[in-house]
Amino acid sequence: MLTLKGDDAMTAVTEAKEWVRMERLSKVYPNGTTAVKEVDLSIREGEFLCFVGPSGCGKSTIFKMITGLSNPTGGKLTVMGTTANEARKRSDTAFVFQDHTLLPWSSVIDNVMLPLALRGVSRKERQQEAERVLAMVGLQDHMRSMPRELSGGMKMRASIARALVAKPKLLLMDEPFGALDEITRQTLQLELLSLWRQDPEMTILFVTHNVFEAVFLSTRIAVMTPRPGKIDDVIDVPVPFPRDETFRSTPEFGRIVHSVSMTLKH
Ligand SMILES: Nc1ncnc2c1ncn2[C@@H]1O[C@H](COP(=O)(O)OP(=O)(O)OP(=O)(O)O)[C@@H](O)[C@H]1O
Repeated sequence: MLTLKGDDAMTAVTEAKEWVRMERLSKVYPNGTTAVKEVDLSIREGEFLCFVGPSGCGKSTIFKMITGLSNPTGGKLTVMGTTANEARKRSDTAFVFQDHTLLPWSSVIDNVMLPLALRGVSRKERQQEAERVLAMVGLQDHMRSMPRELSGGMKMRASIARALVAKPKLLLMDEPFGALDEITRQTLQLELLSLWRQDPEMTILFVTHNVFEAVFLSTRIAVMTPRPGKIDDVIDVPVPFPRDETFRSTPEFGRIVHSVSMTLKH
């Protein structure tokens, strides 16, 4: 299996399958706002691609189109070789928002089982799968807790578990760690990289305003311009995985942060 996630990361890049293809993709909302204008981007299997850009540049709109929650008004979008709607119906895509969106009246495990219940999976299988992903995110001792009993970081772990339970190939995360304190955020970054590396096929698209976070996590960074949203540049982060805390203090990290920041400013 080819992977972008090992030490030979960059040699494999050109051979991986194309998971998302945007060709002159555009979105004009009914009120006339052009949120996304003629974006061209190809995203490959196993990538960790971050979108950075100023507020209102269309990052969430691109995510909504990839998950089939909003239709493009121009151009072409292919997700897993089919339409965005079809990919969502096949459970190929899953979404994690900044707000954890857990149901407050359901326990952690019931929240995590919900996507499988909606698909008619048997109670026994739902339980097994939910226990599996809750263990992956370190919440095995909190399965019966209610969301209000969890810290912010634990709620986000539960949200990630709920997204992973249907084994999506493409995980979209819209500022998932934006509301967390810096230490929790850095811990979850490491945990997310570890989850991503466990599944060679899994591709993560991640929106953040934080350039340091983007550089730490990504294989590539798409830098967007202010409205109407376009991709200004796509910057490689050619640093092999696994990455650990020491990466944040290397000259290479500083060089890439500088390059992304300069692209954002010009
Ligand atoms: N449903 C809508 N109807 C009309 N305009 C919209 C709608 N949703 C978003 N917009 C506008 O489209 C533009 C892009 O919005 P979007 O939420 O995609 O940006 P963003 O980059 O994700 O912003 P942020 O970083 O602040 O979350 C903004 O100008 C926004 O006001």
